[in-house]
Amino acid sequence: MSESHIRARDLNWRADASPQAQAVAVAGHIEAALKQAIDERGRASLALSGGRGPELFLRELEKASLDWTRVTVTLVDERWVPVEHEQSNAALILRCMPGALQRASWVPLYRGEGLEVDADTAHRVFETLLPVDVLVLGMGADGHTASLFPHMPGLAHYLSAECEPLCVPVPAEGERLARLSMTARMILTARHKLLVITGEDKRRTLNRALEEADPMSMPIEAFLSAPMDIFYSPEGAQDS
Ligand SMILES: O=C1O[C@H](COP(=O)(O)O)[C@@H](O)[C@H](O)[C@H]1O
Repeated sequence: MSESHIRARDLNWRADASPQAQAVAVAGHIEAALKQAIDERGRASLALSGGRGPELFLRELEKASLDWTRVTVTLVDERWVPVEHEQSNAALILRCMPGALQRASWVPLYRGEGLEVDADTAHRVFETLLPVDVLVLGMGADGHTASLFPHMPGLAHYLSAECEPLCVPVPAEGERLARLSMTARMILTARHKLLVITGEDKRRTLNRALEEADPMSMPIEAFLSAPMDIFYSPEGAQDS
């Protein structure tokens, strides 16, 4: 890992030998931050990413001894598909944390009202959650995070602090489904930001993002600033 870059940006880096150890550490970190928010403000909010990465730590988080009735759970991004679809991020969260979500206030992003309408609805809900207490990012091998993809139309605006919408529609492209994504104004203001990555490939991607410092080609770079805790395990969860 590019330690000088990590230090220069004041990022907290934690490496765990196995995906299971990483999952326990991530869930523990989220649990502590949510408890702190409940103690301080009576309520807590949690925004989760989807994809292949989160499954193990979500299953650990499900076991947390938290008052979930005081927690609002939502998504950093979503594929614009109903929950029955195999690529739905909501489906992953509901499958891995059924008990917690029965008690928590669950805010899905997909509502089936149209891509733009659903983005606008999510924007209005996000306004009530700003700043979110705990926000967990993942990262694709191409350096995308949330559903902010390299060089996609509108990216520079979505990454800027001046972008008014907190959630934007991302039209389908090629094989990629249409999506909904948080923008930088929502992501960067989170009280606790986590990035969870597994596998050597993703470590190399992160290194490149830190070294090249070009958020248009690697959007994750826009979010690599303190406060951020990065959890890394060299063995990919999907390979275990
Ligand atoms: O498409 C997505 O990709 C990223 C990374 O996912 P992974 O499968 O490579 O772990 C994820 O953070 C995002 O929420 C998801 O919609």
